[in-house]
Amino acid sequence: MKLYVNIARAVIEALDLIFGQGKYADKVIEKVLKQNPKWGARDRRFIAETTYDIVRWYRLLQTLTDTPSNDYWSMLGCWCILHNVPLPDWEEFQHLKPEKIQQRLEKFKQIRRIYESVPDWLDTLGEQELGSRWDSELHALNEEAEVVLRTNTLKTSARALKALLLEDNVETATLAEAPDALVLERRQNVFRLPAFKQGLFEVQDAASQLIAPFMRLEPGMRVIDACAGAGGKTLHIASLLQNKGRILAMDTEEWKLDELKKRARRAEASNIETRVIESSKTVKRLEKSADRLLLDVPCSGLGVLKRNPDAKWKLSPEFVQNVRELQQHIINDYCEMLKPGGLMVYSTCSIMPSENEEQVKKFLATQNGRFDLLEEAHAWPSGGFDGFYMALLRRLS
Ligand SMILES: C[S@@+](CC[C@H](N)C(=O)[O-])C[C@H]1O[C@@H](n2cnc3c(N)ncnc32)[C@H](O)[C@@H]1O
Repeated sequence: MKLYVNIARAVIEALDLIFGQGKYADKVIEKVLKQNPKWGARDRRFIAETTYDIVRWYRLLQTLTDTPSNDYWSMLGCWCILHNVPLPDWEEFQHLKPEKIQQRLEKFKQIRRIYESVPDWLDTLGEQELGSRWDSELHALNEEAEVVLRTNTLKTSARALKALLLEDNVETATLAEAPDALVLERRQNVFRLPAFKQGLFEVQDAASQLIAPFMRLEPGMRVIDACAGAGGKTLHIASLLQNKGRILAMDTEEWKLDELKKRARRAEASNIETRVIESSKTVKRLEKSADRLLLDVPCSGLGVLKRNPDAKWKLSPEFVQNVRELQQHIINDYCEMLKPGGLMVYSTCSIMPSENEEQVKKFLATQNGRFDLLEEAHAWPSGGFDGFYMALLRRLS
């Protein structure tokens, strides 16, 4: 791969927007790629992948070049050296010495927070919460995420979808642990495919696809998805209910529920109603109304850094503490929507016990035996996909 100046400038512009202006990486890349419709698929892929990779390795690249934190040209040059991309003879790269960078790389191998490129507070938190497991999980969180599709079984089967995608030269593999999942063999834009427009699949990580089946759903049930967002898991629930029964998708953000409605129409999921949570009354009115309740609560997102590497630079210990308090509030108040005998799943895309099993323990301790824990499961980033936690609880009275 040869680095061209307009491609390099696009990467630098994206990095400046992400770090300098605090914008989200996925939105920035979308915007930068839109600016030049003439770029071919290879150039687009290079810009997107290189930007993400520099975001992922930001601290390491900055340390290796020993330059200010906004010297994105030096980081790009260093990235080229480490990836054997020939360094163009440009003024911006003149000060970079490949041997010196390699020597510094060796030196920093011993310092995990630099070599694995995380802020100090996050490395300390990970070690405190996960002990020796943090090493392997942190390493896995620096890998590039797989692209995984979830078959919409309201309209097709995984087998039929796999064959259809192949006709469009999209090769996929099946997964034993997630029967509706298809993993892309090669990263590509799947949103332009006719199968997507026809609602035959959604993009959803394999670990995230474990949550809805964990709810022990049966067609005909009354289900509440209380933190539904744009409906990734709501749509999976609809697919498992086979459009029989009712789903109430709730969130505090109306725009997310609007997006959910669009996706539901595309998927032909006809049994989803949405409701914005405006105050505690919205929840109170639904007391004892659900056979199944999903609490896919707001979290730090520390299980999905493969997908959102910029989050590690934007998160703070204060944010994580606030989100833990919100989780405890949600589980304590929202559990009342469940009928006695009903089942509730508490889930996060975090790998930190303080957002997961410790929250469930705290909740159970306040309930005087009204709930019991039936099962817990973890999906770890080192397993190849995102990090998730799920707990299945039963309301006894
Ligand atoms: C982890 S995300 C949900 C992702 C979604 N379930 C999916 O599968 O796509 C958590 C959601 O909780 C919502 N949220 C934040 N505070 C809330 C609250 N107090 N009650 C309900 N939802 C809340 C956020 O807007 C966000 O959409």
